[in-house]
Amino acid sequence: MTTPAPIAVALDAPDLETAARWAGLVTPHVSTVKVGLELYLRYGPDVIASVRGASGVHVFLDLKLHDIPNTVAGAARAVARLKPTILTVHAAGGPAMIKAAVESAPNTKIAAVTLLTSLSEADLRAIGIPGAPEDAARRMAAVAVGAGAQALVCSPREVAAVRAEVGPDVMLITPGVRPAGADTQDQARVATPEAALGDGADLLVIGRPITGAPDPGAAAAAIAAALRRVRA
Ligand SMILES: O=C(O)c1cc(=O)[nH]c(=O)n1[C@@H]1O[C@H](COP(=O)(O)O)[C@@H](O)[C@H]1O
Repeated sequence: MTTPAPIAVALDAPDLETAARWAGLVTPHVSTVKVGLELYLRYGPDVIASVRGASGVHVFLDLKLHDIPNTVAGAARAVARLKPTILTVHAAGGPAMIKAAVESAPNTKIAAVTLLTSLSEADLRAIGIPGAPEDAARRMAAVAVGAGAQALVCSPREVAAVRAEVGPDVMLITPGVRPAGADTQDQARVATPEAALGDGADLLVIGRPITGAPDPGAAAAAIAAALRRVRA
């Protein structure tokens, strides 16, 4: 039995049956499954137990909280009892908000999302973030870690720069991962699984390239094998 790969499969499914089926197919191969807004807003807290099953897989709760510190503290406290391994907040919420989340969910890693991987450089410029995305990602990473975030979410294109900024002890999570030749869909700043891992990511978030495959279990196993070759 090989160790599960450092992959979080995004269970972005319209219904719980599909999500639980995907979770069952991929959990022999990956360390983590990710529950996002689509499932959580439809089914609420019960969804966590359904996808966790009996497998002991890590559950990453991706709610991308972004509000004033008091509101985020309450929200983080509300979901901490579900014991997700990871919970996301937006780094743009600022240091007091990030600190509030960290203090309210002490047994969960708070992951601060830097710049969404769906934004192109032109999109970033349009919302007031000019220049190289890696510069802004580094600044946001430094603020988030200074506020106590134990993990960061960034594009695999920026993961080397973010690693240089925060050092080895912060968990770096990269969505925007596409196997070579795969459709990028609504993602803008992407890289391959091998490049993301080679550049210093600790956990790769991968959704549709796995869940949209005819056999999600086989797709997860193939990417896991490619990652083992990078590490060998
Ligand atoms: O926080 C995230 O997980 C996240 C941050 C980000 O910048 N970009 C991003 O795509 N994600 C999530 O990662 C997953 C990517 O899914 P795919 O594009 O299908 O691989 C989705 O569930 C997104 O919500």
